[in-house]
Amino acid sequence: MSAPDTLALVGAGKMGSALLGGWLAAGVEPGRIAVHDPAPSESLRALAAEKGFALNPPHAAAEAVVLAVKPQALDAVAAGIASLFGRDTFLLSIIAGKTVDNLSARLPVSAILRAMPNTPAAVGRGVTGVFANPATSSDQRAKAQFLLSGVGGVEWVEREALIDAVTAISGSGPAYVFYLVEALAEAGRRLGLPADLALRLARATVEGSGELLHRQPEISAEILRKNVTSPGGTTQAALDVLMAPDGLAELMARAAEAARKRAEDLSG
Ligand SMILES: NC(=O)c1ccc[n+]([C@@H]2O[C@H](COP(=O)([O-])OP(=O)(O)OC[C@H]3O[C@@H](n4cnc5c(N)ncnc54)[C@H](OP(=O)(O)O)[C@@H]3O)[C@@H](O)[C@H]2O)c1
Ligand code: PRO
Repeated sequence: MSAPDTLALVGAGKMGSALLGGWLAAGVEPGRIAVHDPAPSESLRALAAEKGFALNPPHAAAEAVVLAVKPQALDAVAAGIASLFGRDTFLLSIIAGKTVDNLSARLPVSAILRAMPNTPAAVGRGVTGVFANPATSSDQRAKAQFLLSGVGGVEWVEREALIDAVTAISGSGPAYVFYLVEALAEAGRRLGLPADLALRLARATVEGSGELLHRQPEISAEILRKNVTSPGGTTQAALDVLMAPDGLAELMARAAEAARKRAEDLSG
């Protein structure tokens, strides 16, 4: 697996910057990278000066263009970046909802991959779902795999529509986990714990549970759950509520469907 010869990143916000950090950590030669962002942050300017990648250079065709702008900005951005595309350029878009058809209608490119990373990418612990359209070559797919694996695991899907499902599960998923911390802390507060203690307990519980999952990949979440649950004990009493027919599984399914539907609505 190798990096594209030349690489243009369009949009260096939260997710674009995380990807950029992954490429640099993976040893991509900074001279191959051009970053385009109209209002680069101070930290991005400092990183460019330190590492030596180009920040807002004149446009030149690149082997790979990575598009990491907001869906609502696509029309405005697309109008200004046609000159980044040459005859053999491939596009890797991480924009939620925007389909291959949306992208190819706006940009002079036919080889297109849609990827959906998530924010743990910032610490190299993300997971990305990716779809490649039939116009991509195996070499382009291998290069996309290289670019995405700099920030964590990579999972390929065969149908484009599944990217919206990936968005609903792992793309948006970190927010659900962070909200779990908030909700658990609030429950602790209602049980009489001081608010700051409740937050520390909830946060450490989610951190530690995630670490158990991470360090023991051979043990399922179900077994880890059962290890906490003494028959007739306190955890079982709580799980009877969470696992009721109208409990967390049903609520999570409704939440994920709302996210999937929103991704669908963002297309066009
Ligand atoms: N955040 C996530 O968890 C996540 C996960 C997976 C995928 N995504 C997708 O990733 C994309 C970016 O999300 P984000 O959270 O990284 O948003 P973000 O932090 O707002 O980053 C977008 C960046 O694009 C810049 N930009 C605006 N117009 C531009 C232009 N004409 N040329 C180049 N750059 C331009 C923005 O600059 P200004 O701020 O100055 O406008 C900003 O720095 C979205 O499409 C989202 O669906 C996000
Ligand atoms: N953040 C983006 C959104 O909320 C896409 C997945 C995570 O739309």
